[in-house]
Parts: sequence; structure tokens; C-alpha cells
Amino acid sequence: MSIPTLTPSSALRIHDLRVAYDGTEVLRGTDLELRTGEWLGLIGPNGSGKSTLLRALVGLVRSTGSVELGNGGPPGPTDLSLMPQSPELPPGMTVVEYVLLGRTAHLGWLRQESAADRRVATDVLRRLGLASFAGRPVLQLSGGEAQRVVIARALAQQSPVLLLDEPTSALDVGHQVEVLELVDELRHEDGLTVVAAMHDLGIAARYSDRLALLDRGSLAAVGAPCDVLQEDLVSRVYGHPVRVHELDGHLVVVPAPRAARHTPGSPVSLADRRPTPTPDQEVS
Ligand SMILES: Nc1ncnc2c1ncn2[C@@H]1O[C@H](COP(=O)(O)OP(=O)(O)OP(=O)(O)O)[C@@H](O)[C@H]1O
Repeated sequence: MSIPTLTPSSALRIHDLRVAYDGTEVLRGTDLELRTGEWLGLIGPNGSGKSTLLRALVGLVRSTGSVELGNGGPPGPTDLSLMPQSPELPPGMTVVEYVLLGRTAHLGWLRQESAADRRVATDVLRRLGLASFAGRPVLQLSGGEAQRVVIARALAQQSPVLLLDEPTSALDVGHQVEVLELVDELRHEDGLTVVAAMHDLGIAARYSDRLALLDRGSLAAVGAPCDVLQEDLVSRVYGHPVRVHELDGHLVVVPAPRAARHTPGSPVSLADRRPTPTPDQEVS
């Protein structure tokens, strides 16, 4: 695979990134270049390598290949911020203390948060509608509240590149839109670059400039959502037929029946005519 050219507006260049667990390669030679301010949606079935790719970018798993910032150097501790899929919430910590952990990489040698760090944390909490939760123990939050607090911690890091691993999986539709709109606002206002692994293909298409589709550790397609969300490609990669529709100008992906068992007017198969067995006729 050819090396993508690093343009001056690149936020990140990933070249030949590979990860193996116990000798089995689960991420195979990934090449991607992210433009500054771009939103890249990472999609693919369970186990296709989305989290592994995000974790490799921040050095949480051992990888080979290279990850470079736009200036050609390796990312430092404040350059990439990852919101993990299932973070552990520390017992005994309040919401604001947890969000302040996002400032860790910015702390000076005294390791003390400044008033400016606390301002960032409270501002992020306010923007996510979590101000009233600041003093609550993190372990007492609902799943959706906890997910927003974890996003708040990632945003408090104020990194130019934000990596989100299924950021809205626990959120109701209202909070889903609220969180994604806030991230979108930040990227337009501050030039934030976003990589978000998402299972809802319609939502991914709605917010992403480009989608990267992973299939068993390899990139099957990268491009504009309408080019990647092709019925035959998505059906093949996900192993289930899908239909892609356009609704109010947005793409919607819905599962299709694997094969119609019976439609009115069509011949009924023998299997369909067979009477349902009574309990004593059940075969083991
Ligand atoms: N720590 C680990 N040790 C061994 N194998 C792992 C480990 N973490 C992930 N894997 C394997 O690597 C592959 C990719 O997993 P990964 O979590 O990156 O997939 P994913 O696309 O994020 O999946 P999902 O959509 O289910 O979250 C899977 O086969 C998974 O079982």
C-alpha cells in the first residue's frame, strides 16, 4: 500500500499500523491520513479492530508502523485524547474530580491543578449539561450519565485530536444528539479533529466527513459516507443483508430480511406448511 502524502493541513498520518494479540494479527497494515478539523467515522462489525486501532493510536496497545502528527513528529501526551469504550470509574471520586483527570497531561511539576484547569473542567461539565452532577460520586451515575462524564473527561484534555470509542452507546436519542452536536461544534470552532468508532451507521454517516470501514482488521473502504455505505459492501462486511435509504437528506441503514420465507401470493415452502408440533411431538 502506498504511503499517503502528508499535506500541511494534516492532523495525523497513520502508516502501516499493525497490532497482534498473542501472535494473531488483529489490525493489518492500516494507512490513514486525517485532515485537521475532519470527523472520521470508524465503522465495522464487532471484533473488526475499531477499538484496537484507537488504542494503538494512544499507545495503549503495542503496535508497529507509525503515527505522526501534521508536523511530522510523534504525538505527545496532550495531542490525542481517547474516550475509551468501557472505562473503569474509580470508587470514591466525584464527577468533577474525575473530569479533572483529563487535565493530568497538562499539569506542571507540582502536579497540582490550577484555577484554569478547574475552569476547563467546570466549563465542559456545563456544556454537557452536567453542572449539577459535579459533586456526585461517579459510581452513583446511571450508564448514560457516566458515559457523558467520560466524554467530559476526554474533552477536558483539550487535545487537538479526539478519539471516541462508541461515545453514545448508552445514551438516549436526545443526549446522543446533544453530545455529538457539542463535539461537532468544538470541531468547527476550534478545529478539533475527531475519530469516532460507532455502530449506528446512519449516525456515523450524519456526522462524519469520511467513513473508514474495517473488516477483520483491514480497511475495506475509506471515503464519503454515500460511497462507503453501499448495500452490497456493507452486507458483505457485516454478513447480513442491509438496505440503505435516504430520509430527510440523511442515510439510514436498516437490516433486510435474510430471505423472505413467504410473501403473499408466493408459493409456500413445505417447511412453512408443516404444522407446529405439540409439546409431546417435539424432537430433541
Ligand atoms: N487484549 C486482547 N487480547 C486478545 N485479543 C484481543 C484483545 N483485545 C481485543 N482482542 C481481539 O482483537 C479483535 C479486535 O477487537 P476490537 O475490540 O478492536 O474490535 P472492535 O471492532 O472494537 O469490536 P466491538 O465493535 O465489539 O467493540 C477481536 O477479535 C478481539 O477479540
